[in-house]
Amino acid sequence: MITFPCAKINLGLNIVGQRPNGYHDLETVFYPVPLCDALEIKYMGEEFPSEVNCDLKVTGNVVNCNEADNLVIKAYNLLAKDYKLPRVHAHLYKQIPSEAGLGGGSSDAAYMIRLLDERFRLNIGKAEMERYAARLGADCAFFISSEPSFATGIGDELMPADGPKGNLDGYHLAIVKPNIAVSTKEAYANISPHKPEKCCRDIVRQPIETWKDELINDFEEPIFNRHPDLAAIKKQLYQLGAVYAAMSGSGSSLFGLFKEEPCHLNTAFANCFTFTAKL
Ligand SMILES: C[C@](O)(CO)[C@H](O)COP(=O)(O)OP(=O)(O)OC[C@H]1O[C@@H](n2ccc(N)nc2=O)[C@H](O)[C@@H]1O
Ligand SMILES: Nc1ncnc2c1ncn2[C@@H]1O[C@H](COP(=O)(O)OP(=O)(O)OP(=O)(O)O)[C@@H](O)[C@H]1O
Repeated sequence: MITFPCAKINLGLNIVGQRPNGYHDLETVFYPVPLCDALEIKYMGEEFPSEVNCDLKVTGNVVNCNEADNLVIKAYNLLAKDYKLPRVHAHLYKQIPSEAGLGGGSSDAAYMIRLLDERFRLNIGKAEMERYAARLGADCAFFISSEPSFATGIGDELMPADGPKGNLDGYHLAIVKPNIAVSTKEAYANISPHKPEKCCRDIVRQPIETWKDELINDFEEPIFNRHPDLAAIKKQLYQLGAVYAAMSGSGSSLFGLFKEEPCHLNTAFANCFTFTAKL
């Protein structure tokens, strides 16, 4: 059985507080985008000599961690504590860039939970799957439904976000990921939490033309100070005609929303990964 874990972008991201355990409370609108990995599981025969009950082959982009640390394996092992799961081979075809603020690893984890639930008829239920996912990463719960969502808490408390769906239909999305890695942990360490004047959930209900002046990603200022090239890419997206452009999550990818399909992205952003799609 195969599934296609998608990426996300953040439409606004405000860090509003910090918890005693160091994690941050945030407000953001998660929006799913059709840039996907592929994840497949197959039965591992009884005769197959394996020390583990789930092994993993990764193709496509390199994922810079051991098999055991891959979130796909962590998702299997988490469910295996509570459910009797058959032994499986997993195959991940990696397309979503890592350390990009696109939630690629988080999505793989959540889609593995969904895949195991469906394939082996575990009947876990959406709310419980979200709880399992949140134990693997703050972003993971969103990918159980992958519906536009307003998120609070550490990113794991989700409500449907009705605004952007209608607003963005028919717009063209461009994602640009330069060869700059930003660690999520470090990005959070450079933030002073504060409440925004206006909540991003309300701003995304307004016409998209107003987003440029009102919708903020709190990570941009500190990260742009350290990586001016990222600020330059955002500026260039506006020069190419974006109605709204921003960094996604803690970076390093930038995205732009366009009324018309943007041309010559590969030339404009040579040496960067680029992706475009009509929403
Ligand atoms: C930046 C975002 O992409 C915005 O959507 C997410 O908040 C990142 O979520 P994530 O990658 O799932 O994060 P995790 O893998 O759970 O945490 C990585 C590190 O980021 C920091 N972290 C993460 C989420 C959060 N709400 N507060 C934090 O302070 C912690 O130092 C943590 O050790
Ligand atoms: N399946 C996976 N795909 C990608 N990275 C994974 C995976 N499993 C574990 N990781 C580890 O997680 C790290 C972060 O990966 P991910 O792609 O989720 O980062 P991100 O773009 O910063 O996402 P986020 O928006 O959640 O912060 C990687 O550098 C890698 O070591």
